[in-house]
Amino acid sequence: MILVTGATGFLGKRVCRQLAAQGREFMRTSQSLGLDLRDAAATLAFFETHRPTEVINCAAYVGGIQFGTKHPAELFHNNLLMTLSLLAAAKATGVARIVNPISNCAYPAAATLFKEEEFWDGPLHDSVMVYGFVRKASWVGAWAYQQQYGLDVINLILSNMYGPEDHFEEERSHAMGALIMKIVKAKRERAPQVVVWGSGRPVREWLHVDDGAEALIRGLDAAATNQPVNVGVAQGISIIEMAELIKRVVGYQGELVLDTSKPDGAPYKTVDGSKGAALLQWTPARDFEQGVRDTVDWYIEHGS
Ligand SMILES: NC(=O)C1=CN([C@@H]2O[C@H](COP(=O)(O)OP(=O)(O)OC[C@H]3O[C@@H](n4cnc5c(N)ncnc54)[C@H](OP(=O)(O)O)[C@@H]3O)[C@@H](O)[C@H]2O)C=CC1
Ligand SMILES: C[C@H]1O[C@H](OP(=O)(O)OP(=O)(O)OC[C@H]2O[C@@H](n3cnc4c(=O)[nH]c(N)nc43)[C@H](O)[C@@H]2O)[C@@H](O)[C@@H](O)C1=O
Repeated sequence: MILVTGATGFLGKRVCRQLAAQGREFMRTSQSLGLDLRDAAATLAFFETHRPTEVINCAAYVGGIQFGTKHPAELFHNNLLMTLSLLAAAKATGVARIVNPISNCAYPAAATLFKEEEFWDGPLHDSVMVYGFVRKASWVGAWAYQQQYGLDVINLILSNMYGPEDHFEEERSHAMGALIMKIVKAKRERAPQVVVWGSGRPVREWLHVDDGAEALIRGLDAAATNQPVNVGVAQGISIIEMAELIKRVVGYQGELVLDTSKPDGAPYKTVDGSKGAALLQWTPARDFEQGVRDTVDWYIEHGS
């Protein structure tokens, strides 16, 4: 039986939808569903009771750039505890595979096109030092459990994701969700301006959440590897170009104004996904502009 942790989150919900559509049996858990993964004893008891054979680990304490700045100690504490509990419970109950997503912010700040062999080649960007570190630590933990106990964990490094059921909030959201929310509201309220944080120059690669979910599900059956593997297509867009695209899709006539008092974060984040594409036999199925349209439509219907 597959267990999806973090099943109520953005990625977890879409993984569950795809598993259901494929007719695969799975269980869901999350903090609000009753299992706090920071609690090692509760996590072990859950695994002993339900005996999952595979885990897709979508649980995390995470948010966009401002969330990371406001909650660094909680990011450190909560995510490390979750990783420790999960690995220990999986080892104790003989889980056959864990699929573990790692955020692209685990890559060095100075890198532009992220390649697996450069994963350790420099310091993380200050804005994501804590979250990038705890995700890196989840790979180190997986490696340690693999070395000592033979635990099979596949670690997939995903680009920034977007899509239906994302978070569309000022503080918590990543840039795409936040800007869709702001621009849709500005159009509705006939506001003359929308504030875009930072210089607008940072480049991000955007992965549709359903393409990311598909990659994770493929990770259940892929050949084992104890090295982190990228998922992406090496195509980025600047934040201001992305905001202009959202503006066009929404049909907003006002002005985009940069607030340079807000942080830019890492200047460039795109990934060389060639290893992941080969390992998972995966290519993204969703066109970026269509994906943005679908996300805007979802937000207008459900989120606002
Ligand atoms: N979103 C993105 O752009 C990207 C995400 N990723 C990775 O994907 C993973 C999921 O991210 P995302 O879906 O965006 O995150 P969300 O914040 O949307 O979801 C987090 C999930 O984790 C659960 N959770 C949080 N704390 C605990 C806890 N103490 N015990 C049990 N469950 C807990 C939440 O449960 P509840 O709702 O019940 O509180 C929720 O289901 C993360 O590892 C992230 O780094 C990687 C690249 C990009
Ligand atoms: C995937 C990874 O992603 C995160 O890192 P990030 O990519 O830097 O985060 P972001 O999406 O929040 O911002 C991207 C860029 O966009 C700009 N920007 C403009 N206007 C808004 C805006 O309104 N909101 C936000 N959040 N950003 C904005 C913002 O100033 C920055 O230049 C990690 O926190 C980490 O949590 C993580 O997992």
